[in-house]
Amino acid sequence: MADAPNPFQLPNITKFKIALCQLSITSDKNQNLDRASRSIRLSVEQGAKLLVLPEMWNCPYSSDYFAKYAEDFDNRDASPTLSMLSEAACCHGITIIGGSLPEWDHGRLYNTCCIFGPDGRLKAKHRKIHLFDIDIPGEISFKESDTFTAGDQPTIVDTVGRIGIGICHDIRFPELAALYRKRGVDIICYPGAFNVSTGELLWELVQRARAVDNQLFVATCSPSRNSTGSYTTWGHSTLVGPSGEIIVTSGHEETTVIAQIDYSNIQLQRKSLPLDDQKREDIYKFIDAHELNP
Ligand SMILES: NC(=O)CC(=O)C(=O)O
Repeated sequence: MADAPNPFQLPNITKFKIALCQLSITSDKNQNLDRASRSIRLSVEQGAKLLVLPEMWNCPYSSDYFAKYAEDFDNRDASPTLSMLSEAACCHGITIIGGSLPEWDHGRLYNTCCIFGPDGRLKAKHRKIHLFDIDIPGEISFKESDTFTAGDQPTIVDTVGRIGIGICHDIRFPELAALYRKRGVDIICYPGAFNVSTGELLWELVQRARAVDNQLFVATCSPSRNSTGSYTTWGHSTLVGPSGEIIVTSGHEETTVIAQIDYSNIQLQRKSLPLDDQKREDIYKFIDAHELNP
């Protein structure tokens, strides 16, 4: 289903606008779809070529809702969310990193990000690899693995540059970002829904860390704070540049964040600070398992 990434392809576009659609999520799926559609339209009017939606935007982020709101992506007649995304991408000629949605596949549930190209075709599907299980007594207890099955593939798409995908908790794992870096990714997009406890402490930190370690762009998109249910999201959708600088960030309210990306900053940063040349592969080595089993 996913296009095979070409590691030697240069970005076909180096400067463009990205939109982070920080949506307010309700328990009414149709309303969520309408809101997303409106935010996509607004982003396009402001010139965005790449759009990122939040983690779980057609459904409240709650284990009680995931199965009820899930769609079978292979049956488009039964997947109003995918139909809307595909139509929007095609009609506006843009790339949509479709946040994440609960996906049914052969009796299993996945937390899945669908990526649509400007022709409206599904370019790839990323199933959240690291499920979010957390227990901080008195603060937050959540266990995605009670409901979801974990994905087992990294996901790279070539559209406006080379894009790596992760979903929320995936951002905590530097190995995934390093793998994307090694395969020539320009930007990693992480739809996410950090909660208020971990959000305040870690959200900005992990984004900047993944960007600066790998000298690439990192974009995140979260639902806004007023999500339905017991889980309170942090918000603060953000774009970070290749030297770890915050280019733009939002508060916790519903909003559409637009920012300019210039991929030439990646080369500038890597020229000034050539980390790849300075790596001591004689002491340590990053191994991409796909290279071991080509
Ligand atoms: N949805 C998530 O994966 C949430 C997360 O990682 C967090 O810290 O909150």
